[in-house]
Amino acid sequence: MIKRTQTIAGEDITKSVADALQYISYYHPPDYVRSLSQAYAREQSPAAKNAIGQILLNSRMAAFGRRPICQDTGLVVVFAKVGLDARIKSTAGFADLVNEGVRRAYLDPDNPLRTSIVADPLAGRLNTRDNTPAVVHVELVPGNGIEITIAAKGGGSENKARFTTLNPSASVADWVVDTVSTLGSGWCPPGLISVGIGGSAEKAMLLAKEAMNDLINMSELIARGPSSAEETLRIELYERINALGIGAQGLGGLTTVIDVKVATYPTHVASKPVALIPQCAANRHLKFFLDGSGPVKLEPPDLSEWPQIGSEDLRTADVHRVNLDALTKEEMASWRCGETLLLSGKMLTGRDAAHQRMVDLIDAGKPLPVNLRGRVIYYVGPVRAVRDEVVGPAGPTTSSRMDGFTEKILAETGLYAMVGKAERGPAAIESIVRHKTPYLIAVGGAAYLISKSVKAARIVAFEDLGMEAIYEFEVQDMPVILAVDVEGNSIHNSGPLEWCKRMAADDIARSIGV
Ligand SMILES: O=C(O)C[C@H](O)C(=O)O
Repeated sequence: MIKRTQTIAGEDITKSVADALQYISYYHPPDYVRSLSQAYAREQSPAAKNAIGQILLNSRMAAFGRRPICQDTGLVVVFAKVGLDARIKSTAGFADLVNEGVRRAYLDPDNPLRTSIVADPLAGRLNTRDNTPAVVHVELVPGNGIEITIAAKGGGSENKARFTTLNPSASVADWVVDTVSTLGSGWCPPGLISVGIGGSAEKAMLLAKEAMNDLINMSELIARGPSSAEETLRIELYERINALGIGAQGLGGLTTVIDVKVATYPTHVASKPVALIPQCAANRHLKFFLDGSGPVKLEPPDLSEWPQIGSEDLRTADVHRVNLDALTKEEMASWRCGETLLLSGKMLTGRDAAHQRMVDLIDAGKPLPVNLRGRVIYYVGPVRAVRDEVVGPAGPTTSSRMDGFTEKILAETGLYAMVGKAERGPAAIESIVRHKTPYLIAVGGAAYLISKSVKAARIVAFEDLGMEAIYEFEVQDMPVILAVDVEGNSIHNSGPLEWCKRMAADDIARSIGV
């Protein structure tokens, strides 16, 4: 006889959440790997192909090493559909059960994840040190089990979420394409764009957030053809966004999105709310079901699905080796936009909080705790090291967040160069030219791979900032691309422009099914 009411132990929810978060920290979903492998195979832009190759190699290393795909191990978001006949046996509330799972996962001694949540977004911004709280959405549905979709959403892609209310007659497709063209590449393409249309302001956002966890199936959709207005819009957006030529990491190329998701809901006669949320290369999510028989049991994916890309496949001709310990202004002035460099020697790290403190000290006329003169700074907040690691995954963070500090840092400290991710704004580029201080990029989404070029690491200032402290890294052959040269030429302007033109001019687009 089917039992109508089912009891689910609170501990099963907590353990399942903890296990799922560990699992998605190192296993990309196979549908994402498959789709990215197809993008790698068809990419014709050498720089974009290399970036996608690094993301795929990183993904395989993370899966085998059971270490995070990205240093940004995310904000936990949960969509729970709780059956009306499910009884949760616990004295704690549902969000508390989830948060205990988050705490366990992020503090797991075998695979500690970076804690990135600050308690007070307005003032203080103190790290909660266990990545709690999660953002939890609960819906009551018929049934006696609990379906949980859990995601660990990267901050860089979340920062590019956008919302509008269109006039009912306005084109959603035009707004989405125009908006994506202004987002830059801090959201770490190639990834997904998820669009929620209808409901109210908050409903549209939730639609977009939930839909991005759906299976990636754009090639199948194109092959079979659309059967609804939503599917027609998905294909149109996929084609038009890729035709922008933004490409992997904004370097210019054929694939900016591997899929576009669209979800709709009835809305007010006067309204057309539209939400857009990008998903980065660290596409981490999992759905599971609890039926009262215990916590979820997670089997590793079939790792033969991961392509056999090795570092030898990613070697670029004409690389320029750079000794950071003997860097000169003359040498940096000879670097050209788009060129690949292999960095060896010592560099400093620093991101948002460290920059704020340095600028506060400068403004107060006080000395900095570390001398930046002649040094290179890498914008990164690494994962804590375990076992024989020197540092945990350590990919670049979005550089434009440092733009507001750049002029003062360059003018006051004598810093020589910056390494980060994605484009710089016009004011930062002016400072780069003024101070002859080039800007380099590493691949966002290749954090574990990048960490292997770090041979030594030690904290040299602001230890209390945790992962935001200033470290000194000693790197060997760390691959970067010169993104803004001392004349102000930017790969993020020239690359997409070139590939947009090429795609418009010839049949490349058709050859990739766009
Ligand atoms: O916080 C980070 O390490 C990276 C962030 O997700 C970003 O993409 O800028």
